[in-house]
Amino acid sequence: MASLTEDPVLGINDIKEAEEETDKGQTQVVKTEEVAQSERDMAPATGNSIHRSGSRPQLDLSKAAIQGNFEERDPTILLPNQSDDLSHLALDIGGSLIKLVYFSRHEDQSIDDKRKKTLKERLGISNGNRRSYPILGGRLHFVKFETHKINECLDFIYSKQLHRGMDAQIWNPDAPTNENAVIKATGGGAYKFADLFKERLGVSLDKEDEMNCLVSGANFLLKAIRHEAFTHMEGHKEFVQIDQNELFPYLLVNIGSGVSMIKVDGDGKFQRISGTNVGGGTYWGLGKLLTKCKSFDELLELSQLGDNSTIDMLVGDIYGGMDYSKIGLSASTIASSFGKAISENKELGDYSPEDISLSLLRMISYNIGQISYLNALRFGLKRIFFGGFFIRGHAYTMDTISFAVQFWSKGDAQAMFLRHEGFLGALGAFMSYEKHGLDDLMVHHLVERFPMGAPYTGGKIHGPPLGDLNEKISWMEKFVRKGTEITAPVPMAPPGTTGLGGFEVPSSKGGTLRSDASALNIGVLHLVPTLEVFPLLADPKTYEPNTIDLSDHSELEYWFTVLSEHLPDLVDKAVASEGGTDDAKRRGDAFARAFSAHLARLMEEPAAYGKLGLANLLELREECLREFQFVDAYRSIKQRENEASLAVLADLLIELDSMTEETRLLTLIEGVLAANIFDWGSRACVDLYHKGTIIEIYRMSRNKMQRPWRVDDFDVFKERMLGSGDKKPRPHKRALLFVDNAGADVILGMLPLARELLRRGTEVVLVANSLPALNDLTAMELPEIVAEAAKHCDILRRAAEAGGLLVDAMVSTLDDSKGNSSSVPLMVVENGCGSPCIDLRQVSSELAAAAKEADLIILEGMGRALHTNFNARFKCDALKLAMVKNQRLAEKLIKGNIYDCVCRYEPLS
Ligand SMILES: CC(C)(COP(=O)(O)O)[C@@H](O)C(=O)NCCC(=O)O
Ligand SMILES: [Mn+2]
Repeated sequence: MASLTEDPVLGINDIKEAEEETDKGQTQVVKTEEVAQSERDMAPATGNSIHRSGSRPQLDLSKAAIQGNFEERDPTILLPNQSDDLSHLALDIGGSLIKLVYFSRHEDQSIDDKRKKTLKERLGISNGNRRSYPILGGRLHFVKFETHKINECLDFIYSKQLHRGMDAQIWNPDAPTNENAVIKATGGGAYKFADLFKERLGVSLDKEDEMNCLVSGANFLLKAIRHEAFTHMEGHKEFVQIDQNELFPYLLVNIGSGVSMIKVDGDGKFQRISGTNVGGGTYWGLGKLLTKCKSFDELLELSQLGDNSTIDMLVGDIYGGMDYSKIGLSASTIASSFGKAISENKELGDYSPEDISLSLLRMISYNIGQISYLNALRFGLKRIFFGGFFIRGHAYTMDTISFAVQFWSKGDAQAMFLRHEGFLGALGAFMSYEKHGLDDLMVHHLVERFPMGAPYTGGKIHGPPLGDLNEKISWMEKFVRKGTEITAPVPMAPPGTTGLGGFEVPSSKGGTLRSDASALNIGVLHLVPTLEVFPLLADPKTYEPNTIDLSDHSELEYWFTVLSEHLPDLVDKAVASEGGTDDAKRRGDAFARAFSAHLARLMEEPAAYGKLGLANLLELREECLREFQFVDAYRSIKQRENEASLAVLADLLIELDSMTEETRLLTLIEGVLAANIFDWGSRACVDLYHKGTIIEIYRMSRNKMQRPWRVDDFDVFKERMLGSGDKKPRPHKRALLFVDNAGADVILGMLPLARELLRRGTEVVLVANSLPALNDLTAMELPEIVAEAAKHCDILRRAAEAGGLLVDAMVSTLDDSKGNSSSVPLMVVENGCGSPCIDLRQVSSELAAAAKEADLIILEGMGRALHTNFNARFKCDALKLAMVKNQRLAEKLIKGNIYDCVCRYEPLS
């Protein structure tokens, strides 16, 4: 039977909305003078887009004008030249909740410098053969409101000027407000509130079919977002990565007030095959009558403390405590929901609200699970995805549905859930805008971030548009730490929020509900269509970047402690890097609280943000730093070490040149391993730095380089490089060198190795981070270092010139380099990351282009060669070089000790 309403569900009282926004200066219109002032005071966050340069974009107040009535207390100020971010918005207005999906765009601010131009020519990257993405670079945000607080939703849209960012205007910020602006919307409210939207915002709602939206939203999520779908059995959550090519057909069960069951055969190909009127509305409606609960979440919370056997008639009640094993029913199976109430001489008040709630929840969830399975069976569908706000990440609900599907299908069918479960319709409406290119995005184009959200509490919108730095800081300052326990940690959101920065602890009980409630954690999706899968991965489908899987609790606990202990030192460095001002201290403190809160959250539920590996934790730390506008915490350390290393480079090169080829190659590899000791992310190394100068430590480290190393494939590598006997092997055509730390690591380790490869006729591409992370060098910093090094070395100079790294020097040295124009080039490319590790499923297009001609890759450092990619296989020769600067990792990974070295060579063979 068709359900009576299809609204994606459910009223919740006291919803605390939180939404995140890291970018500042994005609004074209700001509401008050104070806001404008606070905008001026606050520099915007930079780092979340890899395209951003280290400098902070400023709010462009030129031609600012008051719009509307000058007499108004809080007149709107129009910033016509503020074009940093513009938006798209789509809505799903259900009976109980309004879901918003909106997009904020970033201008591509990458510096198209001469180096990049030359590089693009060299690598054959031209814009001509690339698809142009209208939404290139931006973020997709998910927010919701209670429907009865629609005015707050309208205020929110207005404060962010989301209604202005439609088609024509998205490209022309100077355009006046469009009289005919249209917002895509689905759900019953798109009809009901059309006039209100016109009246308040001057926009028309373009109504999109709800089923259509649900399906296209689900298809998009399942194809484009990593770790979107998961199973949930007996409290255990497991992410399922679904192959795009094997996605269809599936059954989509949307549990709203009522329930729809849709068979999905492809994009735009679907059929509503069934439904049930016993859905979320039934649970909430009956629950409200029977328990006097005031909100859906309260009802859910009650269920967690309930015992349904006091009210349900179980098989055991009928069979005198026995199983009915002949037909496979255990004594605890519910024979009849609420069945006990018939025979007992009790009134409603004699049953506890907790028991009633649980009994209801089980009744409805089982029923939905069972009907869904029967429909899947009708059409031979193996996968069932459940969505809609009924589920809202509630573990027990998911377990119950999974149990029903498992039970009735005898394990043949699988229930799966979606992290963005409540936003299917809104996303689908968003997808219905034509030509924004979103439908073409692939899983590697989307980077999901979980930064600290600016608060949006109590369903109320006050003051400035959300997301400014001050807001974030003052919220972090409200955190209270009791011993090691954080009592108001961020993403432990109250139920019914988007999970982004809901700061209140759930009103009752804490403990049990927390993990359920917070399961709605969804981040902001950063859309970076320039990201690509690294083309040299042997098998991208099975590639797993993380070596250390943190779903093992003891492992998570260990790394949690390591990162927590490192925090005070990191904060000191970060604050110092910003001049040690009071503002920097405040931000430093907020950063520490924010990161600790994330860690605490993850300790409680490691899968909260998707599958968790060590690389994710390390990246999260960098993201948090950027969130609080620490652009480069190790800037001065990097500078100091670069200078010290450049000062001794010439001597090192002379020493190397005096060696035989064979000794030189060994010394070079030793040099890389030894210099990898300069790692400010390792506790043990930082302790060492207090005991000597850079050069002393470097010498000591080199002197300790005794072979065999713990992993030692040097001889095989040497043979490939130098051959054996009379056999002189062909040099590699192009080598990609993934470089790591500033100072000795790159300058005394990797650069001399690069020079050797160049000398042998191999083109070298130095691959460095797009954004700073710890003391890692960035692609922006490298050309200057190469230029300095080139002063001491002709090979480097000619190669750097050929690679376009010495653009300015080229003119002055043109005469000297006559006849050397055929020199093999040395190039620098950014990798697309801002982390000490690298996930090769998401690299810059620059790197992907450079990789196409490469036949050797060298991954250097613990982050890139051990924490990630240790087990990665490539379509070319690969050399992994690192010093292990952590005892536990050394034991676990190589059965060795701290400071042991890894030289792993994996020829293509
Ligand atoms: C963050 C790092 C991966 C950086 O190492 P690198 O890639 O620079 O060699 C490493 O410093 C690390 O794992 N540190 C945490 C462990 C510790 O302090 O022992
Ligand atoms: Mn590093």
